[in-house]
Amino acid sequence: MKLRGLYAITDSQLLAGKFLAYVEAALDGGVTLLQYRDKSNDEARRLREAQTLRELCSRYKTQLIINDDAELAARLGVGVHLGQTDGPLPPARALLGPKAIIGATCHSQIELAEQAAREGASYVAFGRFFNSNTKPGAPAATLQMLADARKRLHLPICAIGGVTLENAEPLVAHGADLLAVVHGLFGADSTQEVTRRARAFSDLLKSSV
Ligand SMILES: Cc1ncc(COP(=O)(O)OP(=O)(O)O)c(N)n1
Ligand SMILES: Cc1nc(C(=O)O)sc1CCOP(=O)(O)O
Ligand SMILES: [Mg+2]
Repeated sequence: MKLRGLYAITDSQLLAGKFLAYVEAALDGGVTLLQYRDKSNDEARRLREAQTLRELCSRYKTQLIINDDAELAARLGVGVHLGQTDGPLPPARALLGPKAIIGATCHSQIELAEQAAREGASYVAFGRFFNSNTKPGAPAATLQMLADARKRLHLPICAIGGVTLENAEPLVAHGADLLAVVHGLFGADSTQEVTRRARAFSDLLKSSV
């Protein structure tokens, strides 16, 4: 499967009261990967919401990824995204099997991405490229680093951090396959606008293959 397109990431605070309506609106516009990102410790709610998202994703033929939690991903039979402090990749690969999508945060360090590739990552994520309201403290990455990574790596590259329709084009031009977006997608005022944005992000990646 080719990992290229919009990578929508949920945010439980931003989506409070409109979670499923906004996620479905995004899926309607076209989403390659949907990440369930909930930083709370409410395990029961996390399981319930992730199960609901799995049903929704299967209707739209979108792959669901769970942030941080390989055990929950294994329970649901979906993929996982692991940061540098979320546990090592090889046991997650062993747990989820060879076909599961596993992503790795690499900040702005190509060496971390090369290690993740050796350990069986399905894609690597670099960022943050722009100021992010969702994660203000994330270390910064540059377009030059992205271009260098594109030359050295042979697996899909995801760009994250403050990505919007206004600033996304250079990321694609410098080698991003996946655009991971929270606020630039779900910060919209209506479901119609979420769908429009999702379609526009997807078109951006289609037109520059
Ligand atoms: C696609 C994608 N890229 C990076 C991250 C960040 O992961 P991490 O560094 O573990 O930070 P948290 O998201 O867990 O706060 C991500 N989630 N998704
Ligand atoms: C979850 C996350 N990780 C980042 C990183 O740089 O690793 S930036 C980020 C937040 C992305 O949200 P928004 O699109 O609203 O900026
Ligand atoms: Mg994490």
